[in-house]
Amino acid sequence: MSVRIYQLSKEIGMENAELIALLKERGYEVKSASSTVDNISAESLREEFGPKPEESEGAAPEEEKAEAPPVEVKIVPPSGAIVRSKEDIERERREREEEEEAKRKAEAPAPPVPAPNPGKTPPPLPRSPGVIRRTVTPSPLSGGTTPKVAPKAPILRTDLPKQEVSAKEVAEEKPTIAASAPTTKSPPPIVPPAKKGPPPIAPPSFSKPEPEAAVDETPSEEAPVEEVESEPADNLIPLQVRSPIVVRDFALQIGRKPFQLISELMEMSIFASMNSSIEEDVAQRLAKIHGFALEVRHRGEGGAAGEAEKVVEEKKPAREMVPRPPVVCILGHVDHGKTTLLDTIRKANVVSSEAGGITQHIGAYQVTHKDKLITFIDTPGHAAFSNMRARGARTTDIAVLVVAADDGFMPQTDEALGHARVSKVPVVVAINKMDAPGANVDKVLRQMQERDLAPEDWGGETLYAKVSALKGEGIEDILEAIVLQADVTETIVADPKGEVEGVIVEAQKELGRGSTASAIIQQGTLKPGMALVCGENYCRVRQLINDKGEQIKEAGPSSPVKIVGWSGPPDAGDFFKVVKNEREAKKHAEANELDRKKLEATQLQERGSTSVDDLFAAIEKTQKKSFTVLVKADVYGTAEALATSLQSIKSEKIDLEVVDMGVGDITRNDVLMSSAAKATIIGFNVGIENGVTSVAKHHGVNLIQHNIIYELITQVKDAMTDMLDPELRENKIGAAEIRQVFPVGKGVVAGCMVTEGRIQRDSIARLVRGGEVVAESKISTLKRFKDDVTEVRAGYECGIQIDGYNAYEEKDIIEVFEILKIKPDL
Ligand SMILES: Nc1nc2c(ncn2[C@@H]2O[C@H](COP(=O)(O)OP(=O)(O)OP(=O)(O)O)[C@@H](O)[C@H]2O)c(=O)[nH]1
Repeated sequence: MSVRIYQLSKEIGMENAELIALLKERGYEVKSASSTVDNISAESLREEFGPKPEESEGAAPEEEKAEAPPVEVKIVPPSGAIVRSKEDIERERREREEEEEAKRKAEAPAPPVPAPNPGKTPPPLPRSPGVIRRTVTPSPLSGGTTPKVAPKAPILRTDLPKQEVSAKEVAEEKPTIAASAPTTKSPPPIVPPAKKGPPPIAPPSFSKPEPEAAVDETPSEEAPVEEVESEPADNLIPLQVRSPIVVRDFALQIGRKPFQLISELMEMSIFASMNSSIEEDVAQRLAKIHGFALEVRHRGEGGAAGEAEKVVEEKKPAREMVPRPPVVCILGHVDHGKTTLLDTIRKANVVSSEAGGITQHIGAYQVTHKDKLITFIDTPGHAAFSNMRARGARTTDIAVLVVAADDGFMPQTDEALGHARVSKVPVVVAINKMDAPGANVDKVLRQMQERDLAPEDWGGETLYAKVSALKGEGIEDILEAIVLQADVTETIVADPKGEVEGVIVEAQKELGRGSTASAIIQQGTLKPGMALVCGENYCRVRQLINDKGEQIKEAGPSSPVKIVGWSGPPDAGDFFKVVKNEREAKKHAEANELDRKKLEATQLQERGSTSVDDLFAAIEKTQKKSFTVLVKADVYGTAEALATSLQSIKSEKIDLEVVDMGVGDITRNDVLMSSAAKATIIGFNVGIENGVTSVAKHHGVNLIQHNIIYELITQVKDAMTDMLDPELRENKIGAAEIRQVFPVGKGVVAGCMVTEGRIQRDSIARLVRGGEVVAESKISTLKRFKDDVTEVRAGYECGIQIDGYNAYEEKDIIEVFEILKIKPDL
């Protein structure tokens, strides 16, 4: 059994942060207030800091104490809780390293000689002093030297505070734990796949600590997964990078080209651009695949991730992190009420806020709950927006997963949960539509449990609230849950005085303002006049506008803000940073553009070289039809997401090509451009300027417009299908048997009885004799007695002539078919 820190802190009347600090000081590895400590430790803390037993009314604490003396639970670590001290973890890590080292030596008597790869790109980062330091770093708690003594037998020490006893004893009891857990195994050595591209794997040259005979060799059962995963295997090359990890830079660091890395990310369902930043664990996985053991250095930490950067870093003052408002995104399945919830929260807040102004759509907004600010990202919800959503989840601190109580978890709910998990974003669940007739909370709670999102009142850690976004009920509860989650999430901090960094939420071109971008500030405080660079765009901040449409003088961490003054609309999800001045910003942006062009050239070259297979693929491609589109949407991020979604329409017969995309209503210019490119204009959430429809008609330009994304996609698919030649399919409509053959004039007529269906003039006829098709042509003459007719039904006699055929025989069968034109599949 275990107790969560925030529950405990309530019980003993201590702040979460205070208790966490105390536990850390005592050697507990606790991450946040939702981490847990074992009952014994909790009990000691209650004794130490909580109300004294005589003060408390009931006798329960005494009973508990009597039932659970420390010695009885010493070998049972609390499930899900991390109760080992740093010392223990450090020792276990060292032991694992030694065990692996020993195993490696035993298995490979003649270790491979590290050889530089003459052909391929060498890894950009050699081993650095920072890496050596990392590998042999002694435990911070051991006063500089790692303890080399075997653990003592467990003893009950009444002279020590109980939590210390518990932590140490749990560590000391490891052999027992390991023996009772046969699934325990030491992490296997990670061998990068023999893929082309990554550099050869040489054993690292840094020295390992000497094997220590006295040290307990038992592998750690309880080591957190992350610890095991981030452990560099001996054959991985150490690589240090700085956070944020930007795709373009990271690709080069692991010896890949950015576009290759982008495809690999896509395979992981992460849609990133060259300037996007990726999550640490994603980078870790990619690094491992390419043969590197990644160490991510965060700002303010030391390390060898680029000497130049290090020098600059050293000159910068250390960051002073303070709590900032959480950035929250709302995710969930289509129609589960994301937009309604966002609107209801926003409206509720506008009413209560002093400003009371009309909110502006800037892609994000802030609300206040009990004097605490929360920033919400206005993320669209359909799967088509998974691109933005994936980015949304990565830029946010907390994901609110909306689940309709009458529908439960659906595919996109799980997809959204996946995004949040990949990004390690904590999830708060909003069980919406509580007012709906089929609302079934228990089902949703069970589904949460099944997905490892155990609800808090079921003994789990997931906070949830029951809401009706439509009726505005439970809104305070969901805000409370968000604030509570934010309180227990340690990473929601920033340095308001630090260098400005932020992420673009969406961008657009606005009449009179030029290119503007809505962004969320992540670090520092943005002010007018500052120079920014974001990919190939740069900006001297002309104006800052908040979500209430007011011009503001500065925007601190977590603020949603519209930035006016960009050279062009940057990409949603891209990262921006401040530079010295506008000239510098322009220089950076131009260099980025040049990089992209070089990359594209390399890509083209690579495609140009190649095999017979590629040649056939190229020929096939030229035979494929192409559906060309120009995409217009209300905001740039949406246009981009829509383009991605359209391009992902799969067809073997037709390619979809986006010739251009833009924001705003469909204009005459768009039509002229589309006419030249033979493109169809796809408009999402935009209007058509006056008179443009007739210009489009005149130029034969097709317009497809809708405000519902899947309707739009369906219409595009239909338009693509219309371009394909229809499939022709035979449909048998009848048959007749020849009973007699009559000569008529120069020809012959088959006197028949219609045995099934109907016989129609001009339809396709097949003459079958003894099961074999003897002739195939169309019916040129069909007569009832002497009259020409168009159709004769089953049970009637008729005379038939098949075009170009005369050799009928009695008992021949004439089968008659119509040809149906079937709309092809894409
Ligand atoms: N009964 C009931 N209906 C709701 C509630 N919240 C939303 N709805 C309705 O559910 C439908 C979908 O709501 P949206 O807010 O558009 O859902 P969404 O998840 O944003 O949908 P997409 O944007 O299409 O992904 C609308 O008809 C809403 O009126 C609620 O609490 N109760």
